[in-house]
Amino acid sequence: MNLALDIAGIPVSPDHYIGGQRVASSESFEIFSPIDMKPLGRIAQGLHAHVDAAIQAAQRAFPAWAALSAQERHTHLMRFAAEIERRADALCIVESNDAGVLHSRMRHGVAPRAVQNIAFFAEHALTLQDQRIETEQATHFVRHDPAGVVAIITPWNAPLMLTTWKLGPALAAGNTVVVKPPEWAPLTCSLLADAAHAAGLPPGVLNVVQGTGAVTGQRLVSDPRLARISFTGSVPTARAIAQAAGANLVPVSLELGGKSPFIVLADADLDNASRTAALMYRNAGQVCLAGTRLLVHERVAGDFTQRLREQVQQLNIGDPRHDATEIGPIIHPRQMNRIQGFVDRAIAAGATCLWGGQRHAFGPLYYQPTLLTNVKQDSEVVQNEVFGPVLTLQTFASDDEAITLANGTDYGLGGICYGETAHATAVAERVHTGFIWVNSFGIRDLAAPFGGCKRSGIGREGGDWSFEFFCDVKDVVVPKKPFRASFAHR
Ligand SMILES: NC(=O)c1ccc[n+]([C@@H]2O[C@H](COP(=O)([O-])OP(=O)(O)OC[C@H]3O[C@@H](n4cnc5c(N)ncnc54)[C@H](O)[C@@H]3O)[C@@H](O)[C@H]2O)c1
Ligand SMILES: O=C/C=C/C=C(\O)C(=O)O
Repeated sequence: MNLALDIAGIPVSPDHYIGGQRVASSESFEIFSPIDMKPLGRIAQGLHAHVDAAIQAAQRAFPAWAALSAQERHTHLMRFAAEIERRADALCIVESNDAGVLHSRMRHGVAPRAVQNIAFFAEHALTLQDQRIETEQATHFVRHDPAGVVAIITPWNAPLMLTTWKLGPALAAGNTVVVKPPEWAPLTCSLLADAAHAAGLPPGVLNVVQGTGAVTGQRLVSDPRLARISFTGSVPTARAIAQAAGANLVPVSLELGGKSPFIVLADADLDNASRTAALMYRNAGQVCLAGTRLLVHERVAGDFTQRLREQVQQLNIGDPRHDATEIGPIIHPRQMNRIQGFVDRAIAAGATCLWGGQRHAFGPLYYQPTLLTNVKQDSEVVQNEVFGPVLTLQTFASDDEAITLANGTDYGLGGICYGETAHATAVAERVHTGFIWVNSFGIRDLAAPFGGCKRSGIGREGGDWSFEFFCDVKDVVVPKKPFRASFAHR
């Protein structure tokens, strides 16, 4: 066991958590805070033996956990949720330091959501009991059986939120889990292991194996003992995971990137639309569901752009630990170079940069909110996810044209449509994405489906959809009249 890292006075274990115990590794990697690039410490690298031990621990824990009733697992998971809530302050401070997420957003949005992610699915699992289909011939008792050992792999932009969003239904369904946290922001997943331990979850029910994607992640998803793989992250990684899973025919759920359209119709309330558009710079644009392609009716484009400029000028960029800050850092120098590369190439290809386009003076990992116009639909910056504070703006002259532009990328995660409500709703219905907000943004309900079309993913999470994935759904058929075997009919 290694000494805990000290993150602003909060101890965080850098080790794995396997079978209810902390396990060190002979190899480690360094992490730093995107706030100021100061080192935070070294994290265990998950080697073959650690992945193997975690899967074995999860396999050993599975029969007893699966045999509990949904009500008994509910009791365990509500304790787990309570331990997460008890650690909310620590989780907020640690994720803010580790991933650069605004502390205020952690406090008001993410931490309560993490608790809710566990509690909601523990509750929802209770409603899955006793589903049945009655016919004249038989009763079909529909069971949601646990699938087995589940791998959960999450990205760095929202590690606490996205890990709990998968852990809740995976555990409530009766599976045991191996989590592989994101290597650029692994610390809150380590605190989740502490919470599980304090809540008395049986050893092996939740395991955390730290490590890089290429080594630990690849090893984990290649293991034929897995019953499910739930992944949120980028398209290239999803392809590697789907290939490894395909070799073993392990079902995968993939929540991937986006290039969501933000449509502003001529009859939109431009004040509201531009306020919401400024929100697309939140988390320095490192948000999968952000509407990064502004598609604005040509009649209102000038007015809208002027209002958005005023919004953007007021944004407070700086230290994410301070309450007044609205935009924090980019996660890593590599991500920073990627963003700058997209912007430079777009400008070289003829785009006009209306604002931003370069680093922000606050520090090495801060980037100015940026807007690019005169971009072609087939250009790199319109077709690819930047995952930084970079929006493009295109204009259209008709609803049909707006929809052609909106649907004209390989992504299909989300969308936003501003306009007179009936008009905006009609346009929204024609956009090919997994979800779309009309005159709003980010309204979520955990019972609603969440996920992407086209290259934005496979499957849906939320409510029943999470359980469809994490369960082996089984039909137990009991006839109502004595059954007489006959070759003449089935
Ligand atoms: N749709 C959603 O719900 C959603 C939410 C948040 C982020 N995202 C997407 O995530 C991406 C940004 O996150 P990222 O850069 O961390 O993504 P990423 O794909 O690089 O990494 C995600 C996770 O996969 C792991 N990984 C990498 N290679 C692996 C491999 N070969 N085998 C197994 N695991 C491997 C990483 O270690 C990390 O934990 C963006 O594309 C963003 O849109 C999607
Ligand atoms: O950046 C990604 C955010 C994903 C959000 C969700 O998965 C959610 O709100 O459930």
